[in-house]
Amino acid sequence: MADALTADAVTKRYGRQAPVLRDFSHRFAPGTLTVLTGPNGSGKTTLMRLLSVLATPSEGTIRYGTQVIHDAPHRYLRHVGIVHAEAVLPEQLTAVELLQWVMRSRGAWTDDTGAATVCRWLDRVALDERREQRIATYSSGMVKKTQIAAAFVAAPDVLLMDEPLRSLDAHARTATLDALTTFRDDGGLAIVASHLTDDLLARTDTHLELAAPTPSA
Ligand SMILES: Nc1ncnc2c1ncn2[C@@H]1O[C@H](COP(=O)(O)OP(=O)(O)OP(=O)(O)O)[C@@H](O)[C@H]1O
Repeated sequence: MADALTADAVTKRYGRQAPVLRDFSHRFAPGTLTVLTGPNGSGKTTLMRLLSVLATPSEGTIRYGTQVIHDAPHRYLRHVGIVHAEAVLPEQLTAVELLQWVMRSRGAWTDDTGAATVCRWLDRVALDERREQRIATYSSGMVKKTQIAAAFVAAPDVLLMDEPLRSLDAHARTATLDALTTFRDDGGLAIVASHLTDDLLARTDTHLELAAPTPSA
């Protein structure tokens, strides 16, 4: 069961520019799927990067349970599966090798069940025979499938996904939404930045819409 993620008065500014995110507070509860929307430039990716500890708040804190995530990122990230908006996958590996590495690095690998777990997640997103080829040869949809399977494979408590449905075919899209629903129903905490579509809305507990950027904001 996940802990809550709590953003408290978070502001993020780049350089001397007006803040991208200003005084943002929200409690993301375990067992919920939150969808983050907003117009281009409203700060969705910025917020996902803050929640992923890829960026640091200019002001305010984000806690996982009682722990400030930026104080002990390694402890927090053990609980988290992430799909970045832009893929940053090691292209010399195959999808199978990448998922094996994720499981080993997270201490989730066992010789009895590890290979079957990797296989199950790649089956689930329908990455078929290409799973044994190098990621460098994949299409954008195949890369996205690999990212999604890698986010789920080590049984995280928290899922952070920035535009996970972009480039997916209909089958993989439904499979991803089904997996997210099951994850949420099992007590996981999921946050998805995405344009809102009917199939996603049907599974969403909380819809957070960030405001359009304004010249003064
Ligand atoms: N590293 C950076 N340095 C300076 N400005 C940045 C940086 N990253 C983001 N920004 C600015 O922050 C604002 C919010 O960007 P962000 O990518 O978070 O928005 P978004 O809601 O995800 O947009 P989109 O829907 O277009 O993906 C934009 O004005 C962007 O130019």
